[in-house]
Amino acid sequence: MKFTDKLNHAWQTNNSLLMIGLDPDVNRFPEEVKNNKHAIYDFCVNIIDATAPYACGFKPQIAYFASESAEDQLAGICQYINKNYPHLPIVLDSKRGDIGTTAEHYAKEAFLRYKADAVTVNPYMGLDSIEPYLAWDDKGVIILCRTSNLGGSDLQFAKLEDGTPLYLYVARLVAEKWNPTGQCGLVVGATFPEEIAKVRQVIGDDMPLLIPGIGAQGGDILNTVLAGCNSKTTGVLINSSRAILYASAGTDWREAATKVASSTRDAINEARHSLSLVPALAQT
Ligand SMILES: O=C(O)c1cc(=O)[nH]c(=O)n1[C@@H]1O[C@H](COP(=O)(O)O)[C@@H](O)[C@H]1O
Repeated sequence: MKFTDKLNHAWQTNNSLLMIGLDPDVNRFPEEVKNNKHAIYDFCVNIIDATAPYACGFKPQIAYFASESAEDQLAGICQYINKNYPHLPIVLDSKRGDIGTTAEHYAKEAFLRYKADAVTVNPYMGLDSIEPYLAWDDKGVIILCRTSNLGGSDLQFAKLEDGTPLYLYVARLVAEKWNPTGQCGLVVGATFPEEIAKVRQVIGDDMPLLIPGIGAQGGDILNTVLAGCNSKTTGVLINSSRAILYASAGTDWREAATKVASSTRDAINEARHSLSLVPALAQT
């Protein structure tokens, strides 16, 4: 199934635009799993079960697994999601970017080894570094555009000769030239809502936006939804990782994760509701 079809289905089925980020930091695990042989796997599958009803997908960040030599646990987690929640897409967050021959292997890593539905990539090396991912024409390729961190401005706000900031140039390039499969998306940070709105304006209705930066990074949910959603009040995967994963370090960690995921999903939906009222208000 194509990534965008699976995503559309997930948005509808769970009535959710919330993506759960899997950034398993062993030092922050609750006591009861910390010393397990497969602690990362155990922690993540519990979080997945606790949050799946409120999610539109899962986004494992590969560095958390690689730094602990836990790639096999990541493969197991992806298998677990695909088996138990086949309607929820997996976005492998690896932010790769390299020459084509190497990128072919990064694409195989994401789509064959981990069986992800989409992957995050860095556009800095240009189209031929992205093409190996596009060759997997059902898979999502989500390209960094205006990232959530402050330092993202160092390059992404640099202006081209005609005054266009680099991040908007990237958005236009992806929308107009780099998306032959129709499966591309862009990463924009919830910490920069004005820029999210400009990106949405440039790319139109169809392209999904992965938006990290609510929760631990303090991005505002209402502003994010108003800026990023399309005319169907969908079009975004709003990611939250730490605020959900580490909602409690006590024995109630699963329930706490459920509670934060559910209330975040609801807050996003409340904001969507206010967005859907805008055209109605405009007509009166
Ligand atoms: O691509 C991402 O997911 C990403 C892009 C970005 O601009 N900012 C950003 O924080 N992220 C990821 O989002 C996760 C952090 O989410 P929080 O813990 O909710 O802040 C990490 O996995 C980051 O790598």
